[in-house]
Amino acid sequence: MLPPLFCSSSERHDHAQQLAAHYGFVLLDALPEQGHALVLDAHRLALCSLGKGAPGPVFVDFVGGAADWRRKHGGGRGQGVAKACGLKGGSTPHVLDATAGLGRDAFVLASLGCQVDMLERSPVAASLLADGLLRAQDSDEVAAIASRMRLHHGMASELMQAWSADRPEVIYLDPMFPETKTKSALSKKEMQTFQQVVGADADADALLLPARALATGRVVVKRPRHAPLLAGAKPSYSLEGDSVRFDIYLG
Ligand SMILES: C[S@@+](CC[C@H](N)C(=O)[O-])C[C@H]1O[C@@H](n2cnc3c(N)ncnc32)[C@H](O)[C@@H]1O
Repeated sequence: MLPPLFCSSSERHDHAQQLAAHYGFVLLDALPEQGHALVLDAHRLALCSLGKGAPGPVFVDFVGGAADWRRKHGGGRGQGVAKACGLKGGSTPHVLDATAGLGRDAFVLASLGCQVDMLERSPVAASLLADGLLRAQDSDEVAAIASRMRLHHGMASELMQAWSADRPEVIYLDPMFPETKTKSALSKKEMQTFQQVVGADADADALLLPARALATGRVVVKRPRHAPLLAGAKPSYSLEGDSVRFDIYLG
């Protein structure tokens, strides 16, 4: 079920109404005491857990915080996602991130020079991403990176099958893994909130075929390190990190 939307800034009420109409959120006059809600304040849109002891808000921040640190000190083209997408040799492929989520991987690829089309079906994730992109466009430091990221709200399999623009060289898939109850996957309370609201992507196997039909170069699938293969399909090769694995399907 979609969380409701609450606007705490009188100056942004029009924007809240546009969000509600565009994504189908119910716009409330008062913040509920429990559960989850999207809260639009004067600066940003955030997914909030409500009630005593609730974890902090979830929002997209491409300008500061972890994204800023990773952009400056994260290891550049040596990062797993960059190597898996084939950036190591100096190329900057056009990437379609078919499961964009909060855009963290997409931002890494865009900050390394890639054009990234992002597909996202969840109205919550898509609205948070759109809000993060808007704020990034206002930042001198990351506006150029944000201009390489384009968001498409909808079902990835449908969008990929109907794709009429330039075909991407790389398609990146990072669906939510259904068995998320491992310590590392649930280590951040804020991410539990996101997972509770967006849900597990139990239908993820269906993404591999349309992705392989559309990508001109490779499909990259990010999985928890010991997770089974997506759709049971054997990759050309895999890159393993401490907690994640990238399965790479060439050609
Ligand atoms: C684990 S998150 C991705 C995290 C992302 N890589 C990041 O760096 O923030 C998975 C996301 O994929 C989205 N998703 C899953 N299946 C999808 C589909 N068939 N079409 C579009 N989006 C999908 C989910 O809604 C969720 O937001």
